[in-house]
Amino acid sequence: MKSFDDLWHELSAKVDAGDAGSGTVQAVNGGVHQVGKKVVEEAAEAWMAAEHESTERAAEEISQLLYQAQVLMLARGIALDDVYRKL
Ligand SMILES: N=c1c2ncn([C@@H]3O[C@H](COP(=O)(O)OP(=O)(O)OP(=O)(O)O)[C@@H](O)[C@H]3O)c2ncn1[C@@H]1O[C@H](COP(=O)(O)O)[C@@H](O)[C@H]1O
Repeated sequence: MKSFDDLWHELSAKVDAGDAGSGTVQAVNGGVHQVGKKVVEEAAEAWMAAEHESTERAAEEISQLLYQAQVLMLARGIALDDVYRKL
């Protein structure tokens, strides 16, 4: 099982390495505007799944929302500690 921090370290390493096979690297290269739209899309899907679908489906959509939030941080150059300091 992958934790939030595990995912962050995996994605950061791929971005730092410029991993050409990584969808995350492609998304980050697309810029904040494109990633921001994905965050909004996944937020809406997470909401709808939580309200109308199974626990499993809601968890899946929330996982995609957390993933897209990390991609937005990477695209914007925001570190995990920058966010944790605000919690
Ligand atoms: N958790 C995720 C993850 N969640 C979503 N996505 C991608 O985000 C995109 C979401 O696009 P869509 O909204 O079109 O998704 P969808 O297939 O329509 O699904 P729904 O939202 O409709 O349910 C797809 O390309 C997914 O592959 C993810 N891509 C990667 N990860 C993690 O990131 C790691 C690194 O991935 P790469 O950078 O691709 O190597 C992987 O090992 C995974 O752990």
